Amino acid sequence: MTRTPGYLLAALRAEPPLVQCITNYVAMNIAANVLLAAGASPAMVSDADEAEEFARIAGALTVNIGTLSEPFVEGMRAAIAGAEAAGRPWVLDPVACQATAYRRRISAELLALHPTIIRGNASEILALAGEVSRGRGVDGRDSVAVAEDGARLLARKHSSVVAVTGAVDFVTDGTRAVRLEGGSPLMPMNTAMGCSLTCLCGAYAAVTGDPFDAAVGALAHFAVAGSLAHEGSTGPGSFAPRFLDALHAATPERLDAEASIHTIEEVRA
Ligand SMILES: Nc1ncnc2c1ncn2[C@@H]1O[C@H](COP(=O)(O)OP(=O)(O)OP(=O)(O)O)[C@@H](O)[C@H]1O
Ligand SMILES: Cc1ncsc1CCO
Ligand SMILES: [Mg+2]
Repeated sequence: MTRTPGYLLAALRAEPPLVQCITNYVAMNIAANVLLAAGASPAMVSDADEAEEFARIAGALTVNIGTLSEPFVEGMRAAIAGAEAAGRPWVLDPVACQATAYRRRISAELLALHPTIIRGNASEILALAGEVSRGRGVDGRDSVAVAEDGARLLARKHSSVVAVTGAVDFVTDGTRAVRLEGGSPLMPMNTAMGCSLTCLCGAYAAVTGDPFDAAVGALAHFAVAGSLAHEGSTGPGSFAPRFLDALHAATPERLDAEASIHTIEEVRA
């Protein structure tokens, strides 16, 4: 890591990045609140008539296939073209990419456009890597450990950073890799937490040229805030507002002191 999560959070708060989020209907409101609480500026702009133009002025773009339909796909293609033209990072969230032929086709198309970061649960990352996935719908049903080699493969093949989330998270760019601990078992009981994290990966990617550090920074912010919010929560309902407060309360110092990040390898043959 060249830049710590705390360093990146300070940069993000000093100049809140504008993040264009093409996300699903379930996540739109939740993810916008997550970005605002963390310190970024979200804009849910997806129509093909304006998505390319908007991507040129945004600091980063995030693309999520959760509630897929042709208008969304056309907006994604336009926005990715705009981000590429402007040299901006973009993040792919392959929600339930294993579930149907339509999702398999569109996720393959988007993958071939070389996302800067891919963030998904273990079942989605296994499916993208062409390995056996136990995933059915949007929830992960495989352990992150099983998806680590697939993540490395994907990262190398597409020159992307791959972030696999679950009880313990894993991030790799094909050579570097870390695991992150923290968070809360109440997180997967709140819908769109992963989708919101994908948007936060975009926010962190907008403030650094190193997408590996960006993904680790966003995941560390979620892990520290999730652990903090867990204290005093009585279930998924009380966890949700505590989590927003904790994202906001996390300081750069606290992030660097409390994030549990373990380097696995710097270089792997
Ligand atoms: N059992 C757990 N314990 C601690 N943290 C968890 C656990 N499961 C998930 N998380 C955290 O929840 C966040 C979302 O990850 P998750 O893998 O659930 O995303 P997802 O399946 O894509 O979610 P969604 O598609 O519903 O938005 C991550 O920060 C992850 O670390
Ligand atoms: C529940 C759900 N269905 C489609 S997208 C989504 C949000 C979590 O991925
Ligand atoms: Mg998801």
